[in-house]
Amino acid sequence: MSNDPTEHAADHSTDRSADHAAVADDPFTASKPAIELDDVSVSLGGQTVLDGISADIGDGTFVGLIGPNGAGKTTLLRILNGSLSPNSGRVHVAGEDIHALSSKAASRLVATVPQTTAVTFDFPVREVVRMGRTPHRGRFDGWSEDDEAAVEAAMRRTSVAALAERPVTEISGGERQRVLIARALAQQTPTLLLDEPTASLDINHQVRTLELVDDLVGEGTTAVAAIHDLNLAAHYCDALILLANGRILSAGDPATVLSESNLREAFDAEAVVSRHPVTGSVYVTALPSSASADATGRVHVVGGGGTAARSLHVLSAAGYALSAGALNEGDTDAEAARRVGADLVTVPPYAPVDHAAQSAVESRVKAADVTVVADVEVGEGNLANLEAAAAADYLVLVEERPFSERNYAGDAGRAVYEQLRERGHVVEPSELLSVVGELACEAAGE
Ligand SMILES: Nc1ncnc2c1ncn2[C@@H]1O[C@H](COP(=O)(O)OP(=O)(O)OP(=O)(O)O)[C@@H](O)[C@H]1O
Repeated sequence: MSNDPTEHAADHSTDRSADHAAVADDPFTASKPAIELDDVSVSLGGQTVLDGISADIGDGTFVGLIGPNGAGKTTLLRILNGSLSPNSGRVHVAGEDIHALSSKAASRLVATVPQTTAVTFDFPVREVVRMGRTPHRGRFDGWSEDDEAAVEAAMRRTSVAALAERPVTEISGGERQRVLIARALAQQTPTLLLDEPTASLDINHQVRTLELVDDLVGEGTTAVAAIHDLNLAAHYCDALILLANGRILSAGDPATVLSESNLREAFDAEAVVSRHPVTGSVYVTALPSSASADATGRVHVVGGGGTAARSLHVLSAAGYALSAGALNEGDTDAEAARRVGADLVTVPPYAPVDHAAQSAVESRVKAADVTVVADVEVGEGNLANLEAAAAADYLVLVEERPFSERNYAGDAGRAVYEQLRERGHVVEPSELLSVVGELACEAAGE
């Protein structure tokens, strides 16, 4: 294949340090592919919209299609469900050339949850879900028990059973989205395509919807979803395909695809890629375009285990001179600190912060205008760091998880951390730059 996504992943990866455990097998080469795209090109209105797309998607995997507006995600989903024919290239789903099948036969292989939730007819919800059974029924067939069971099960799984008799025009956009997912489930296909399935859902239903897709994938369904939210995509998908200008820029596991250089190339955006401290998933933070690197002042950052990488990148992009530590050699945060040129205090791998390191940290804290403590584990190993941070005149604590859900190394750890909280400003990651900015001005006497 001319455009092997795994090759692309290798070409564009800059984030080789991340652990790749999220994907056990490479979904693009595992077992028999459920979907094979072979050099697919599409032109619409005289413009090339997809250009030489090749990918094999393994059976029972959840693949996220990501990319900027207009990259070709919806068009690729339309190619996959057979509703749009490519100008060149082939698409096989479950071994069948999807464009050689009747639309009914294609609909027994692929169900689609469309992006638009606009509906014009005021059918009751149950009738809309029943439409999912059309590909399985002859023109004059009555409703079988299987049909009814599939409809009821689909409504239950998407939590729309209580809406069954309501006209679909009189429910909310988010509820309608779930009804369209129910219709696709009632279709009972081996492949499920979703175009922005979480776009109009509240945060609870976003998570529940993606967990439902994840469950279906666990039961053997192959799912391909266009998803704008890169962090949801990274958390739920086994693999990602990054489209830009109708081509695959990168494909593979989320940590490989979501590299800072790929994001810059595809989205023309500066972003920081780190790990979410609670879920461990790859986490992308877009930097504001106003991060114009003109901030002045010195900031010391205490972190560990990847908790500080995002803060280090954001502060560096804003223009602050940085110091960091003490961190264990080889720690993700130590690597991030080096990448942004921070004055770094280190201790050997797995070693606790000793006396010498503690006084080195104390001098960095003293020299800094502001000290930032990331959402670290308050363990024996870094108590000395936190005690050194407690001497800061201007202190900021970045908290990404509730105080009560953190681990403390006994009463001593809790006492030190409580002292920091009393003295410092507790902020969410999104507030970091503005709070550090205010404190740095205060420290400079402006
Ligand atoms: N029927 C059409 N005629 C002409 N151009 C089209 C047509 N449909 C889509 N396009 C163009 O094809 C390109 C890809 O569109 P597509 O909807 O696939 O992008 P997308 O990645 O899904 O975007 P978004 O994230 O905004 O939903 C866009 O430039 C779009 O304007």
